[in-house]
Amino acid sequence: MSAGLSLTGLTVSYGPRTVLNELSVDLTPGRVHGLIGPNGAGKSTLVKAVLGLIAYEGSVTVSGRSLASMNPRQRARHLAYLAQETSSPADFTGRQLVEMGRYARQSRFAAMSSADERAVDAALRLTGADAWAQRPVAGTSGGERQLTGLARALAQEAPVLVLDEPISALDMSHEMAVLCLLHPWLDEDPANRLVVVVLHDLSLAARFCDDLILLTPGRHGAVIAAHGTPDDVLTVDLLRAAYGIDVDVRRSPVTDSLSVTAL
Ligand SMILES: Nc1ncnc2c1ncn2[C@@H]1O[C@H](COP(=O)(O)OP(=O)(O)OP(=O)(O)O)[C@@H](O)[C@H]1O
Repeated sequence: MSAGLSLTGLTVSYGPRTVLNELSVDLTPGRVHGLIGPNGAGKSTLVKAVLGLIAYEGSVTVSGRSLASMNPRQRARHLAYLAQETSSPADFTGRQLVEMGRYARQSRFAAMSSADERAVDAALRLTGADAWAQRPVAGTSGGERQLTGLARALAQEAPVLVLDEPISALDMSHEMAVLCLLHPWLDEDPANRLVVVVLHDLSLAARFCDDLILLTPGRHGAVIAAHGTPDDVLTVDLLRAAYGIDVDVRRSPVTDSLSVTAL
């Protein structure tokens, strides 16, 4: 049984169009796995397939268990998800939205337990979303909504955290705050936890991810063009082939990680 998250022959089509073509990859626990690639490559499609939100061929397993065999509550105990856009029922406060992250852990119709309250409090504090938790989500800013969505995913306390562009609406200080919490979160249970994070900023991906998966579109659907450490994946040749432009890749003396500049 393989620990972590494994995709085998994952194929997704929208109507007649194949978007992901037989992707196979093993994502090991204890690591932040960055999913990168150009717009339209299929990153969100991959994430949605893993979450069981869209139909796919092939298999997705967590700790050796097929996700297809799980009902939504079971799946939510294994995987927590931050979508690109956080939606919430009208008039829900931030706190109520985060409490929704606990549904898979509660018995049906039960009130929030003290463990639920603790998890919600901790997630709100960690993300800073406690500052607007009493206000309706609909009346908060895009960045605040994104942080509330992250808090909901963390409150779920699932070992696999899947974040689709979690910093797209954030200023640089909040970008840092979010990316800096990933490794400490993993380190609480490194044998079981892992993060999959979709990022467009390749320098931040190099700095905060242990491994990168570079997804590129192909004639018959996207393929994994490269998978490995940031040093393996962020090469001038691979990035030129993926994005169609020249880039400068150099090690930052400040962060000691690769910095990628589009030319
Ligand atoms: N519901 C859908 N129906 C049909 N085609 C879709 C659907 N959702 C996505 N696509 C197409 O599938 C391809 C992959 O889209 P996807 O959103 O997965 O890409 P992405 O890599 O996440 O892009 P981005 O970086 O722009 O968010 C795109 O060509 C997109 O137009």
